[in-house]
This record gives sequence, structure tokens and C-alpha cells, in this order.
Amino acid sequence: MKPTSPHPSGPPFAMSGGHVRLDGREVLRGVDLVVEPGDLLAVLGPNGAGKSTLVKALLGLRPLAAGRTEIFGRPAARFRDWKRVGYVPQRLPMGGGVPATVREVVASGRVARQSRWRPSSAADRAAVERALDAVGLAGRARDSAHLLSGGQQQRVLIARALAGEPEVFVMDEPTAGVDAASQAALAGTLRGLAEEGRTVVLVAHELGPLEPLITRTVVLEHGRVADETRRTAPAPSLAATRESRESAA
Ligand SMILES: Nc1ncnc2c1ncn2[C@@H]1O[C@H](COP(=O)(O)OP(=O)(O)OP(=O)(O)O)[C@@H](O)[C@H]1O
Repeated sequence: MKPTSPHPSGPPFAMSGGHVRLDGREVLRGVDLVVEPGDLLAVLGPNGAGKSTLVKALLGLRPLAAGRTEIFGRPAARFRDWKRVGYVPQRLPMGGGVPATVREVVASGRVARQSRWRPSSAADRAAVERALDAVGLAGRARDSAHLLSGGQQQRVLIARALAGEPEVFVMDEPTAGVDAASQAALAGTLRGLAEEGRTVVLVAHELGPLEPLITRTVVLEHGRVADETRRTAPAPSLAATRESRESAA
């Protein structure tokens, strides 16, 4: 994987005063959150607190009723550089379409890097194989993804995001209903991402084996940030980046 961009145009995510209304109910109620490069941030909180809504809003998948949110310095609605962001949804969308193999699902993570003018290359194929290896599914690459266990399907989704080699990962409950082997595989993957200085935002009920890797937690309750803890300082170079940005603001 390539290292994190040395010239980020802004923090991976910055939300200020974020409100989201769903079915007439305020589900997020004035959230301020800046995700710094290199953060391994866990969004915690009880059922219905708004955790999934927060990460979807950070990605621009839930429009804000008030406030603003930016991805790498651009308003989420106008952000286009999706190869910088990898999203791991809660579960594999299994429609009635043709069953895809594990490799095909993972290869779809390269789409933001391809175009009509630049079809699949050796680099794309190598990234897909690395991602399959990283989650321990290289031996299942030809299997139908929908025949795998819930934990293995979760690993396929993580591999799909890894294959895109983004700078920042957003994972919605990657540990929910996942077997111990898949949780351990995820912890190993996160350790590798942390060592590379990648940024991860993940939603979780319980951290389990991920606990020692998390550098920062945000606890949501009733759509507000009820508690925020930084466990580890960001790397000095990243802290310096933030200071210079703050002094420029
Ligand atoms: N599409 C939707 N339309 C209407 N209400 C929604 C929608 N999605 C979520 N909600 C409601 O918004 C609230 C927050 O939901 P959200 O999924 O963000 O919470 P959460 O903290 O992720 O919960 P969980 O831990 O159970 O996944 C809940 O009360 C939920 O019922």
C-alpha cells in the first residue's frame, strides 16, 4: 500500500453542528467531530444512539438538516475523490443478482481507481490478492460470497475496502455477530493499517480484541457526543500538521 498522502487538503472528516433528521425525528443533534489523520476512532454508544447515522453522515450518505461536514476539506456533497475513502457497510448487500465470487466482490473495491480509459491492470489484480491475503480469505477467492458465514462475509467487505488502498476507512460495526477467528483477523488488519498511518473510523458495541488498537473513542447518546477520550496522541508529524492548520485558521 502507498503511504498516507503527505499533502492532505484537510482532515479526513470534519463535522460541525451536524443535525440529521429521519422520519421527522432528530437522530443527530449537533455533533462536532474532527477525525485526524492516523486516528483509529471507535464510535460507541447504546442501540439507536445514532452511530450508524453519524458515519453515514460523515460520508455524505445522510444529508444534514443543519451544520456542515467535510471530507478532506470539501463539503461531503461535493466530494468526488472516493478512492481516498473505503467504506465497510454492516453487511454484504445480497440482492437477487448473479452470485459473485469472493474475488469479484473484493475486485469491485478497485472501481474508484479505474475508468473506461484505464481498465483492470496488473496493479489492480495484485491489490486484490493482497487484500484477500490480509483477511485470510485467499483460499476462498473462487467461492460464492453469499455461501460464506457472516464473519467471513464481513472479511470480504473489509478486503473490498482494503483493495481500494484508501487513506481512510469507515467501518460500520465490523465486529457485530462475527466469530472469534474473524475478530482476530480484523484486529490483525487494523494493526497493519495503524502501522501504515491510515485513518479508521469504526462503529462498535464492544471493542473486544480491537481494544488495544483504538486511539480515540467517541460515545454517542441520543444523537449527541456524550463523551470523548483520546487514548494515544497522534504521531508527532501529524500533530504538527494539525497545529499548523489550526494556527492558519
Ligand atoms: N432510515 C431511517 N429512517 C428512519 N429512522 C431511522 C433510519 N435509520 C435509523 N433510524 C433511527 O435513527 C436512530 C439511530 O439509528 P442508528 O442506526 O444511527 O443508531 P445506532 O447507534 O447505529 O444503533 P445500533 O447500535 O442499533 O445499530 C434509531 O432510532 C433508528 O431507529
